[in-house]
Amino acid sequence: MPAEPKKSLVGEEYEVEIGSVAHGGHCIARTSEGQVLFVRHALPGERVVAKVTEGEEGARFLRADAVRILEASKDRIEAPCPFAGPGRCGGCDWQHAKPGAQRRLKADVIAEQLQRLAGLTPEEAGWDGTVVPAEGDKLPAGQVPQWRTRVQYAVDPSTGKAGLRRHRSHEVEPIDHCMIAAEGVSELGIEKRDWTGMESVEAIAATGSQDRQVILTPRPGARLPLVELDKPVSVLRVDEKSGGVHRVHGRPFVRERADGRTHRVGGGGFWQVHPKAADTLVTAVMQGLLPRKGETALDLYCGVGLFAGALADRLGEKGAVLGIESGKRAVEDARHNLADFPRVRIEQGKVESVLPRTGITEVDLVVLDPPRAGAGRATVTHLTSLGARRIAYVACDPAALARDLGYFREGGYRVRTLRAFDLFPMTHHVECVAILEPADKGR
Ligand SMILES: C[S@@+](CC[C@H](N)C(=O)[O-])C[C@H]1O[C@@H](n2cnc3c(N)ncnc32)[C@H](O)[C@@H]1O
Repeated sequence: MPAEPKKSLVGEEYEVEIGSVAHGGHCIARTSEGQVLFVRHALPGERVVAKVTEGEEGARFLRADAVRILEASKDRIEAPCPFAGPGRCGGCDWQHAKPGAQRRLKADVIAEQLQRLAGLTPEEAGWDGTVVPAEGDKLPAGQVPQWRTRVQYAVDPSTGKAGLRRHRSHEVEPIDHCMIAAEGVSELGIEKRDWTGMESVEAIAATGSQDRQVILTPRPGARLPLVELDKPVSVLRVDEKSGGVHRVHGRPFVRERADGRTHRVGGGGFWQVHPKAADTLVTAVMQGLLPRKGETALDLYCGVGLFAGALADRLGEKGAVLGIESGKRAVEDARHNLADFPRVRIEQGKVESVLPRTGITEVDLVVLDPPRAGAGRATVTHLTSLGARRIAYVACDPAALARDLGYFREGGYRVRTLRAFDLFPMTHHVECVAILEPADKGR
């Protein structure tokens, strides 16, 4: 007998007490029957009516939106963005929280992940328990930092208008302005144009140069539009078959300034989105590693060479840096960006396969800045065998970081300091920098 399909609970409403914050931009609550709800648009301590958006009877958990606030937290404000709220734009998770409260929520998530996945208290991680705003971002409640220098707009196929995706949906929320977009992005006027035939339009406003770029992803068979924006831009397009990014007109890259250097970033390659992020992270990494002249270093997941360049600069002409990066275009850019450092080498490929092949058995310093999935056990174990005196782990996901810190501990390393930065205001994302050293070394 085929199993009876479970009854969907989408649309059901439950009056619930909101518990603690959970990783991912929601809070935990329980129905009177004990079913776990992940509730968006709520804050810890509130009493709300939560309407189910995903899940069925007997599911391990349900997803829901707080649609009526019965008892509000003192941290609640009216969302400054007119497009935020249940069922609306999915870009920001904490529009309804005061800025200081947003950072405390992120700190609670980091603390919970460290405890659960690495068995570390904030004190044991050398962390003061705070999430620090980027320079200039400490604004009064209701004011929003315009920090997003890269915005991926989705195009509504029925109107050709660019908007933003709703939470966990392909539907497009039409907007006339994104409040967190950097001025250089807003000035392009993407929301005013007709993008018929496009799947998405990414707008990039570089930091420290006037370079502006749009990257178009056309729907199958669609012709590219003539791109006439309010400011000059270069235009790239994503090939629908190969996923490769090709130049349509203008420069195939943007120039980003950080750590006193200019970095070429081509073809939609990775660059930190907040304009202060690259400098903030380089400073935190260098303060943690304290590079000495003549040392050797690895920069893993090196992108276009941000940390490799910063290290090479500080290690001097007798020092040496090896960067490893999987993206072909990013490797070309890193080699170009670091051409003035003869003792920097960049290898293309996945860290997990390239690092063992290098034959390196010893290194003084390591920076690793992996994607959201983290580095994983095999890479961490390999790293702990190289005897580095310090390792800097730059992490955009506190869960992957905490898991990997556990692997580092198994390999004989301990966390010396941890710092957390709010480089994604209004969203649940947060960036951490952990500095590790051999466990047998005193603090
Ligand atoms: C978070 S970004 C960091 C880039 C650089 N450190 C920066 O700050 O600009 C992660 C980078 O790792 C690359 N990447 C992803 N998986 C990888 C892997 N398995 N091996 C090597 N590089 C990888 C991505 O292409 C991306 O450039």
